[in-house]
Amino acid sequence: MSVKITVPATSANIGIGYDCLGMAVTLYSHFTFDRADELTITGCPEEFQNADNLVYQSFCAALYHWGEKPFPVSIHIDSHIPVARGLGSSSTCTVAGIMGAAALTGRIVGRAEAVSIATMMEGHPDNVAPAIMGSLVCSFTPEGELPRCIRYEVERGLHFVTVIPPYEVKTEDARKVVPQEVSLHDAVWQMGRISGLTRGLETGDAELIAAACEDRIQEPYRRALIPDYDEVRRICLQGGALTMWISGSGSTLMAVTNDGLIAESLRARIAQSFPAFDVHVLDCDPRGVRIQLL
Ligand SMILES: Nc1ncnc2c1ncn2[C@@H]1O[C@H](COP(=O)(O)OP(=O)(O)O)[C@@H](O)[C@H]1O
Ligand SMILES: N[C@@H](CCOP(=O)(O)O)C(=O)O
Repeated sequence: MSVKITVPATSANIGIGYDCLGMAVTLYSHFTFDRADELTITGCPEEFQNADNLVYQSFCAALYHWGEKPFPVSIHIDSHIPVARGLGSSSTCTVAGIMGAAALTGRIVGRAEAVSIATMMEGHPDNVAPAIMGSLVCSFTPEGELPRCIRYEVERGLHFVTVIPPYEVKTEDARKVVPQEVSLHDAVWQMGRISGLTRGLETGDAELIAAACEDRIQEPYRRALIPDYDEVRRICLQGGALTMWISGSGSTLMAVTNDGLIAESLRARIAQSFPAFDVHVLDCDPRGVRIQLL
């Protein structure tokens, strides 16, 4: 029996919600698992075709977590999510490993358990929670407890113009430029806006989305890691986007509009100015991870 796990890309932070907000979008990676005589991994760059592969590591960690011994598998990866661009490729691997292990051993896993195992592996829940649950998720972890996830529906008329530069930004490097302390004034600034932005995305309130999405914690520092940030932002906002944020830790930039024609026009305009970039118009994925038996 083969098992196919499909995991959506995620845009963590949504600008204002550093390490706590994230949204699943309609770009996917597919992972097919089979029991095998020895470990084989295909479909990904050669550097990942070994036992250190994050999917396999997550597969083994999940089995250990359930008190089971790892066993050899073949894993085939068909990913449409670029690596180290801020679209949660590492989370797709983590989530796929857990769900592949569960499916091959006939285990039923609920969202809370999957998010909790995946958060232990990833360190923060903002990508893995929406990758598992779909939609927009705000998460936090009370001291010594499991992560709590609040899931919001996202207005179906919102479109996300996703601008993917040809260069990487490693999450590890992008975390180093974020200051460890914020002022009380900036903390208050963020709190009001995170509430405003989640409500804006839920209701499609364009004015609220535009007003609330202005981050002071990470974006002012990380924009310097993305040489084309200013120009892409200028094109998007002048072209009628409601706002634009750095997706995860970058380098992807994501602009929001409630007008499908503006989304398409922005995609074409950016593709013309930046021919080496990939540009997609994505929607919010409301479902999260899927499991198929083949
Ligand atoms: N197909 C894959 N197989 C194994 N590991 C992968 C794969 N895709 C991504 N990764 C892991 O995820 C890392 C990228 O994660 P990160 O820098 O957090 O960026 P992002 O998650 O935004 O793409 C890679 O360096 C690699 O370790
Ligand atoms: N909250 C994290 C999210 C990193 O997401 P990724 O998709 O870039 O791995 C951060 O901002 O560092």
